[in-house]
Amino acid sequence: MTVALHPSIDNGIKQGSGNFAGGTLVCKCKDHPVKVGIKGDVAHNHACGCTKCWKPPGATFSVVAVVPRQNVTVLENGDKLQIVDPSAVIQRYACKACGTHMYGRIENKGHPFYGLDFIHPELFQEQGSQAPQFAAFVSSVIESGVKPEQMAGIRARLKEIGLEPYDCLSPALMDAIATHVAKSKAA
Ligand SMILES: N[C@@H](CCC(=O)N[C@@H](CS)C(=O)NCC(=O)O)C(=O)O
Ligand SMILES: [Zn+2]
Ligand SMILES: [Zn+2]
Repeated sequence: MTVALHPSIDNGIKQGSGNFAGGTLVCKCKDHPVKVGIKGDVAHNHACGCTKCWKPPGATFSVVAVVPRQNVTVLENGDKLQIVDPSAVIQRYACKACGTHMYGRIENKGHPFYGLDFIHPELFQEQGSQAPQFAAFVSSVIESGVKPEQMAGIRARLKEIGLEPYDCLSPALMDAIATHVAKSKAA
C-alpha cells in the first residue's frame, strides 16, 4: 500500500499556474468560517513533518508555505482565531471551532524569517498557487507516531512524487538562516 503523506500530494504534485494572484484561505467550519485574504503567490511551499504544523485528519505531513506578512489580512470571523502556543517561535492562529491553522506569524524581529507568515495553501478556495518544492523535518514524523521502520518507505514516496526529503529545512533555506546569523553576529 502507498504511504499516505497528505491528501493534496498523494495523487501527485499539481504544478502552480506561475501567475497566482492570491486568494482566500477558508477554515473547515460550515458556519461562519474564518476567511483570510492573501495577496500574491506563496513561496517556499513544502511538506513539513514537524509536530507543530497543522495537518488535515489522516495526513502524516503538513503542507506549508510563506507569504510576506503585509500580504495577509483577516477578512471574516477573526474573533474565532486564537494563538495555539504563544511561546512558540511561530505563533499559529487557529480557528477555535474547527482547529484549522489559518496563519502563523513570527514576532521576533531578529528571527531569520521575520516578516514572513506561514500558511497552508490547501485552504485556498482558488487553484494555482505554487506547488510544494521539497519535504522538511521528515524524521520528525516519528514524533507523531510513525514507526522508524516506515521511514524508508516515506522517504522513497516523497522522492517518487518529486519532493526531496530533508530532516531540517532545504539547503537553500538553511544557508539563508546561516547567512542571517553570520550577519547578525558581525553587526
Ligand atoms: N522535531 C520537532 C521540530 C519542530 C520544529 O522545529 N519545527 C520547525 C518547522 S515548522 C520550526 O521552525 N518550528 C518553529 C515553531 O514551531 O514555532 C517537532 O516535530 O516538534
Ligand atoms: Zn473553523
Ligand atoms: Zn513544521
